[in-house]
Amino acid sequence: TTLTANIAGFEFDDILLNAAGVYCMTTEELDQVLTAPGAGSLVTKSATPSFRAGNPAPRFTKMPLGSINSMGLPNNGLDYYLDYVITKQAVKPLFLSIAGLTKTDNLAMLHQIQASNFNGLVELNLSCPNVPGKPQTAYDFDATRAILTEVFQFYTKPLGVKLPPYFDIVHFDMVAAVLNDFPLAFVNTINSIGNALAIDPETDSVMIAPKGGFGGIGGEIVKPTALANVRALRLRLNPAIKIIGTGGVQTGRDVYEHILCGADLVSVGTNLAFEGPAIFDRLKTELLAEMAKKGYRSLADFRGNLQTL
Ligand SMILES: C=Cc1c(C(=O)O)[nH]c(=O)[nH]c1=O
Repeated sequence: TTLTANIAGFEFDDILLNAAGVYCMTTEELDQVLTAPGAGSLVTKSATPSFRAGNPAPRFTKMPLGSINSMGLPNNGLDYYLDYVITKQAVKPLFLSIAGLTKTDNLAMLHQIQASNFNGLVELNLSCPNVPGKPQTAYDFDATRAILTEVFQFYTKPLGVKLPPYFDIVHFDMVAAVLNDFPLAFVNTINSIGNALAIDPETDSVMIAPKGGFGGIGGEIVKPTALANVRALRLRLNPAIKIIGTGGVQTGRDVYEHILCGADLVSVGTNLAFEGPAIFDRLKTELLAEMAKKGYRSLADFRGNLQTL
């Protein structure tokens, strides 16, 4: 049985990786994902041009059925992550995530990456929900079209976008109409469901400090929304635009469902944070068992084959 995927000519011989933000802040964390059995790649914490401390703690908390976070884009700056992926890119195809606070920052970082020795894949994060005063770009379809237009005037290396969840069929149509106009290598869907609220039953208090407790949620609770976004975009996007499915993965069956909806790679956030990199080998084992039960020998046997009634 083979678990392979191909994005922009890169062959992945395992299809699991971390979700940006989890196990990817430091080179030590990144090395744990790089060497984890079952993980076929990794993505760095979304980078800004320079170091950011991020929001005050507590800013990432476990809650029933998942997690809530308002990290506020803490990161060690683009150079730190660019150096890491350049050093390690011979090992396996790697993703470098960027999340500039302005279009200018994003374009400047992409110019630097274009001129660098990094030949892997860039994930342009258009969906960070936790920078006070900054909207999630990908909820503004004109702004999304505008930045991608400028990016593809000079950026020639493989690039994809990290999308927020959409909750309206017409929004699926609208974002796909924008994305299909660009030579994207992939989309990664979903980012956390933004600006939710969780309450601590002991203290009757919110669970995280920033933004009065409002934060993005992930984990088991978001799986139905994640699967819907993978499915909706797979049905609408050019086949050349591959999909990384993210959201609600905690078992091999969850990985299987993301693939059934059309995902090529599957990334794990909340449950990786809780369980650690050993989760990748467990998920791979469980996925292989699920495939064996169904008689499938490769992901191509069932990718996108969700049945409708
Ligand atoms: C890059 C910022 C993000 C953050 C963050 O750093 O607060 N949290 C998320 O759930 N998604 C993000 O995209």
